[in-house]
Amino acid sequence: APHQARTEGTCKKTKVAILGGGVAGITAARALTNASVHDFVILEYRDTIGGRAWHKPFGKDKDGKPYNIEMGANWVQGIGSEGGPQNPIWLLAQKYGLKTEFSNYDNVSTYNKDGYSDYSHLIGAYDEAYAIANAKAGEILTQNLQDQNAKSGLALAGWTPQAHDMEAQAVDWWSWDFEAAYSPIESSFVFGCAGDNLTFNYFSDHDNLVIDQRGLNFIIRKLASTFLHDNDPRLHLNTEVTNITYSDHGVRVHNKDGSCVEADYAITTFSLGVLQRGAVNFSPELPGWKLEAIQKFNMGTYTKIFFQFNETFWPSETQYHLYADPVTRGWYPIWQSLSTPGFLPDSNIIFVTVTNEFAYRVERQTDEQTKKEAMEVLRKMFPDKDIPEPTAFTYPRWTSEPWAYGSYSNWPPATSLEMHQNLRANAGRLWFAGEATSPTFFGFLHGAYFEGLDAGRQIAAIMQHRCVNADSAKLRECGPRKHYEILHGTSPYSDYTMLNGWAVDSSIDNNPE
Ligand SMILES: Cc1cc2nc3c(=O)[nH]c(=O)nc-3n(C[C@H](O)[C@H](O)[C@H](O)COP(=O)(O)OP(=O)(O)OC[C@H]3O[C@@H](n4cnc5c(N)ncnc54)[C@H](O)[C@@H]3O)c2cc1C
Repeated sequence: APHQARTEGTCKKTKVAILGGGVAGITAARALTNASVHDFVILEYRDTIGGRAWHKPFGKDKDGKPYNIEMGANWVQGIGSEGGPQNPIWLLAQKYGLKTEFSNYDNVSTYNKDGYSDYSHLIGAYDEAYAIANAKAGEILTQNLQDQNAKSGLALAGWTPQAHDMEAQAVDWWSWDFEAAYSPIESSFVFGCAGDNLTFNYFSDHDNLVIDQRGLNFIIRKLASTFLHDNDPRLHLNTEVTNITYSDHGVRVHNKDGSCVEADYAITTFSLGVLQRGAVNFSPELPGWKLEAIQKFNMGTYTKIFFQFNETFWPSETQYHLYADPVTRGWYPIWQSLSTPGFLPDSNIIFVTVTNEFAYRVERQTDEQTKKEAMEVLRKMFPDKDIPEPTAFTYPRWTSEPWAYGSYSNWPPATSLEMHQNLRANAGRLWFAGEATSPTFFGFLHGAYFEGLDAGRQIAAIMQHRCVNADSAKLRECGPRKHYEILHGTSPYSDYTMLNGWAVDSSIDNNPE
């Protein structure tokens, strides 16, 4: 087209265009650098790298200085064990001295509308059923049987929270939704359990909460600084990609500011929310198998609502406070104290987490409306206290953030690995990476980390006419990714390979320093 011919001359030329500067974008660039491909650019919407690892100043400390709190990713999850595989995010956290504290999920108190009420035995009952369910999910996966939803998987294992048993519903929320952002009804049984296993059994069942005042994204900025120098011209901040033209020969990327980049390959790391929303235009339109995959998976919203008070009126030694609302499941259910030894002691900060429809609800409400509802809950939980109004209050609106459109992805019931592979596979020279493209670690920082790394090294290998891990029959990845024009109902166990992203093998070097 004449228009294209005209703009072509002005496009910046590069070998690889990395679209997005979150964890996946940075590890993709890192992998290219390690493979001696230095001719790349990173195009990032915001004025900083880090993506969904995003902190903001909030409230104030004794000296009047604001705290930094995490709007997005907060934990390093499944940190790893001595001698076993290590979560690469945890390795970065250690390397760069990120301040974190062990998150103790056993340190939870339970409440209902009348205040403290000990129904913690229900947590034990869930855990017992979960162990049984988990083994069953493994059988379904390896024997190529039909997936279910997590609710039915848990029910068959003995966990049957009744509709009006609100304490059991609160425990159900705490045990499933708090991680998945979706209810057990809305979640894949097999891949919900697999995801949980792969992070918490493969690495370890320890989560550390990041309380570092430089923000969690400090480690991502540090990682980037190992190959990007100050004012590196390859990093384009404040650059919103609006249009991606792709083929088997190359990719052209147009940005809102009128600039464009022409590359041999591109990697989009945009969130599933951005893709679902059609916020970026693709020409030609993405193929049917890709569009179907984009709409098949779910983008959840996980919202932390922060309060600072002039005192810590809740038991400060307790990390988690679980509330069972008498009417509505998911109603301001989990309160997490930061004003606790090891975290931000004496900060008088506590936050409550809501997900999906409750997150959408608070996004539509004014801050004042939300504050009022949440304060009513606090007053029910602590009826003997005279609870003051908060001195600071804030929450993000993730579903409305034009660079994220949600928090993180989840697999719906009746999903197969092949369906997911279509989310992950390249379309011509356009590749896809990020949290959502990880079949093993979706929803996590380390999922994004591995996916960026993998796309970067696969592209470098293709450009250099070689295979990734050429010497290993098990880990070898040659050429572009596989997609499935026609999906089988379920995925045979032989699909669970490196090339389909099932990257869990203790022989993988998680941290190619
Ligand atoms: C509220 C919340 C809580 C979470 N909690 C945890 C947790 O405790 N532990 C954990 O491990 N994970 C957690 N996660 C998930 C974790 O944050 C993500 O998995 C990870 O940050 C995703 O990285 P990414 O590189 O795939 O995507 P992103 O970080 O979204 O990076 C994509 C980048 O693309 C940019 N972009 C988008 N659109 C455009 C455009 N049009 N043009 C140019 N650039 C664009 C974005 O600005 C962004 O920087 C949480 C996420 C949220 C939101």
